[in-house]
Amino acid sequence: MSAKHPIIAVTGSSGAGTSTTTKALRHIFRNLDLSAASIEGDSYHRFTRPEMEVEIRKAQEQGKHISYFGKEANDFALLEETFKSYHETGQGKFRRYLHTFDQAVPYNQMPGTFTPWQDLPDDTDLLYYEGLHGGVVTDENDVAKYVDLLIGLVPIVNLEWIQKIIRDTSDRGHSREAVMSSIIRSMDDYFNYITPQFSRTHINFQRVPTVDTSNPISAKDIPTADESFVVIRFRGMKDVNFPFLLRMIDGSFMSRINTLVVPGGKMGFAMELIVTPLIEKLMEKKQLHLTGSLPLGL
Ligand SMILES: Nc1ncnc2c1ncn2[C@@H]1O[C@H](COP(=O)(O)OP(=O)(O)O)[C@@H](O)[C@H]1O
Ligand SMILES: O=C(COP(=O)(O)O)[C@H](O)[C@H](O)COP(=O)(O)O
Repeated sequence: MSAKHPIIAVTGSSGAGTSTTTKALRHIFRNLDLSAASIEGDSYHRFTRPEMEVEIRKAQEQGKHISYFGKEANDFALLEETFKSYHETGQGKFRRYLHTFDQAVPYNQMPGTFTPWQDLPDDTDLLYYEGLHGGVVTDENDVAKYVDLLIGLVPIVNLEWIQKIIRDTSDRGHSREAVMSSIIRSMDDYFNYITPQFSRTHINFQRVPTVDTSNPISAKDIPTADESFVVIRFRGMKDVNFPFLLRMIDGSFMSRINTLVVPGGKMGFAMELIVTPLIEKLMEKKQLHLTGSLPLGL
């Protein structure tokens, strides 16, 4: 937890909506005039797409599973080292994993490959992570301990599978069968590495559809924001202004003392109302750490 170089992480399974959420968070950073260094969790994969296909076949021949969710396919030590480096110095390295032709062509590369490692920009206000493992903890590594604000993106699983299947088939060129076997192959790692994170998050945003998603494999489209509610769970946060949030967000209500429910169409607005003051507090702590005083007006 760094006052001097804060780290914000949005973590969620494949198809959960972390990339989509990043647009909302980047909007907040712009509104607060903050420069954010960004890293993507997929860039800590150990293998390119073709290499991973070989690893999957090798594992199957040995009666084992490998998935994009687990430690066999992700360098958690390097991810922890990156968080530690930024936490201590505000510096680090990043690269990108290119999922689509639109992402790959500007680098003159093929989808499923990595860009070269580069230095993060200098003098940034914070590090922003979006991906699968922003709060991962294993016997060997603890990424979560460096994160100042850990946000979970956790749609109910039928919705998450619908989002992944439709995105992976329409944007990434995968067959429906390939996505289904990827989901099945990932189940062990899903429970060992992905879901435990959501008990460590400060806030979880859980989109719950109000339309039928009983057979995700047959879904033809993704339930829209207005066909859902969002369950927002707060953990270990004392000064959440629930009366203010309930006044500001039409149709919102409390389902538990730490849980706000908002209409799906208000998810972006709710995120902005909730996360903006938390980021401002992180920046105040950073300012105090750097200068020993707060700017006028605070
Ligand atoms: N709140 C939402 N409402 C509707 N569709 C969403 C929402 N969040 C994500 N999606 C859709 O779900 C799919 C996966 O989202 P994405 O952000 O790519 O997930 P991730 O980056 O976590 O794998 C995309 O097609 C995206 O448009
Ligand atoms: O698990 C994920 C994470 O990505 P996301 O969170 O964006 O779903 C992807 O399946 C892998 O990165 C492989 O990607 P690809 O199938 O493009 O090789």
